[in-house]
Amino acid sequence: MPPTSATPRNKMESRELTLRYGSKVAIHQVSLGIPEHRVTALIGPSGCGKSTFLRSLNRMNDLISGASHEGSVYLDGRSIHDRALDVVDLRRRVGMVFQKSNPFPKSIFENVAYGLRVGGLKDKAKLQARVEKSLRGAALWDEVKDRLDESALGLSGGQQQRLCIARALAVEPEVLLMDEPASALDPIATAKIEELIHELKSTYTIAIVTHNMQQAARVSDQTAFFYMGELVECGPTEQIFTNPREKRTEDYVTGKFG
Ligand SMILES: Nc1ncnc2c1ncn2[C@@H]1O[C@H](COP(=O)(O)OP(=O)(O)OP(=O)(O)O)[C@@H](O)[C@H]1O
Repeated sequence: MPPTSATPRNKMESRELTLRYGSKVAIHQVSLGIPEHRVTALIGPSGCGKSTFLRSLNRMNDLISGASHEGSVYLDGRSIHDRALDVVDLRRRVGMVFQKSNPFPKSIFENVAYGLRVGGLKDKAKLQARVEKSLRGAALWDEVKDRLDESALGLSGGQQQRLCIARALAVEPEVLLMDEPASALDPIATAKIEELIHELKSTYTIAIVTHNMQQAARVSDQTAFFYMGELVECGPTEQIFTNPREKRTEDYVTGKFG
């Protein structure tokens, strides 16, 4: 992995991206680069468009009726709205982890194997190897290796969230989008997720929505502050928290509103 000080290329980038739900503008002309092998935190008050922006990066908003966009999003320099692009493959390359862990009512093994089976992988040994690799990648293997056939619903909240991360990793994505992945977890489980995010960035590119200012400061390399659908400011996390350019950013990160 390159040293953190070197400027990496943008793995993803939005240019003047506007997204509407019906006639309501949710994000307006957002241009933002997501650097490779870095963690980008998206912060801002409720309703400012953070999740909408995140979902735009793998076209999850396409699934919401009435949603429409203008502007562009690029993955490795190629438009994700290109007609020739396969959306299923886009979502494999740009995976997502949600606020509420959502394991299937199946065994731990089958939760992780699910995407691989859907993708056509049948070989048992290969499936086992990929499931183990994914669970190790999500820092869950040691806790579940002796109970892979038990229901995923018997895991704790923090374990379920790491299982969902393992499920996302199983299909070998390049980018991981995380929408408040730790907001429902206790401080110990949250710390594990934060540690994991730190480890994952050497392999993946990560964008995370968080309401927790300390969490953004701890886990991210760059922070983007959204306000009322606009990207107010984006910069190195330390600068955004200690020396923001914009008054609105300063007011938000110092807790004056939000
Ligand atoms: N499916 C939807 N249909 C219509 N409007 C929506 C939909 N999802 C979000 N919105 C609206 O778009 C705007 C941006 O919402 P979004 O969820 O992206 O904000 P957010 O910053 O992630 O908020 P929060 O921090 O509360 O999750 C809000 O005004 C919201 O009400």
